[in-house]
Amino acid sequence: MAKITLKGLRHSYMPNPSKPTDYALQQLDVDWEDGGAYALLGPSGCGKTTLLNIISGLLTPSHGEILFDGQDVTRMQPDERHIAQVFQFPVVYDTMTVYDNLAFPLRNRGVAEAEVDKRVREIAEMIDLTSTLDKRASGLTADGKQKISLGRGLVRTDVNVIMFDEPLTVIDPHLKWQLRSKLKELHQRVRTTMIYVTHDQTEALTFADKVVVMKDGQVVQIGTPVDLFERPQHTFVGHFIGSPGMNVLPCQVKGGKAFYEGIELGSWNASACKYEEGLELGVRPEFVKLSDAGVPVEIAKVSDAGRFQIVHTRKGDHSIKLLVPEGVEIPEKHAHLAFRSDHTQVYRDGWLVSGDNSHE
Ligand SMILES: Nc1ncnc2c1ncn2[C@@H]1O[C@H](COP(=O)(O)OP(=O)(O)OP(=O)(O)O)[C@@H](O)[C@H]1O
Repeated sequence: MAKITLKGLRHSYMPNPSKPTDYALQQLDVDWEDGGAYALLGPSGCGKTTLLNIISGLLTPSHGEILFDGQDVTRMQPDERHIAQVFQFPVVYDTMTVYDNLAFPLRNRGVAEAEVDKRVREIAEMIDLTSTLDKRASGLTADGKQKISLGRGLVRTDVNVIMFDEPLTVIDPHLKWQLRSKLKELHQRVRTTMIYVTHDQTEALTFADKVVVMKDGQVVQIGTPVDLFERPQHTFVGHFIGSPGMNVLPCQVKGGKAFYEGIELGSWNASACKYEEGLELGVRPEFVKLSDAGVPVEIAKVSDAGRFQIVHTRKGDHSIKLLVPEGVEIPEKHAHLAFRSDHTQVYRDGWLVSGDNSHE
């Protein structure tokens, strides 16, 4: 296991990059703590695979360093880095038994047979493969084969980090949730540093203690699932995480107070805002409620989301969503909305306004 440090990391696939958008990765400074369970979350094209390939050594970054426990590994070959990787599609030897597949990474490194046997049986038990150990891998379903890939990733004890690249893509939807919780449980048992790459917020939030959210080659926030929900550092995080995502509305700040369409709205960070341009207010639908006074809106649509109703409202060109518990009556046409001030925040050019925000 190791702490992984990315220092001033940048990468461009172009020979002569000149502007920020020429970089697939822009200036990353990230510490991945030893033994942590991380998810790397972001939309397609944000740079997740590029970053993974740099950590594993398949790609050398244009700038910056990668350190494992303080040791510079930037120019080291992949096999010298002691990393296990699990990919989207199963990597198994069909003609071998499940047992031999799991044993392969250990035998390959000359581990003694007694130790191989102990470890293979341990891992097989953890991922429910014990009953299939003597079967040929070719006879297994896609799910079963992907479990072997997971097992092969987990079987070594000498790895610095295990990286999972969208590992549940081929898994049947009804089995996905089982494997998601299984992976979390496995992390708690083996405590190896794990990085789980996904564009699916549910997978990221179920698995990770800390989620690293990326957008356009940048890390926009690193935080616990609760941090991402309660204090999105960027409006992108507010949109991308949550269902439905955060409401974002244009606003003005005067005398430390936030106004939307001339209506004063309480906001916990408006007093820290020294700017007048590019301001927006963010508030999650969970923190908006129907009220006697506040922002006047028209009700556009109500959709059922189980224990909640999602109420879609409009004010002019703006849409504001709120969650209302099931059974609560929703007015037919018009309503007023109140925002919870401790969860209503001001953003400037997308970034949360606060005293210590380096993006201001
Ligand atoms: N080999 C390459 N040559 C040139 N550009 C590349 C190459 N690989 C990736 N890119 C570009 O780098 C950017 C980041 O791509 P990357 O594959 O790292 O993103 P991603 O988040 O992993 O996306 P996905 O979820 O679709 O795999 C994209 O703009 C992509 O087009």
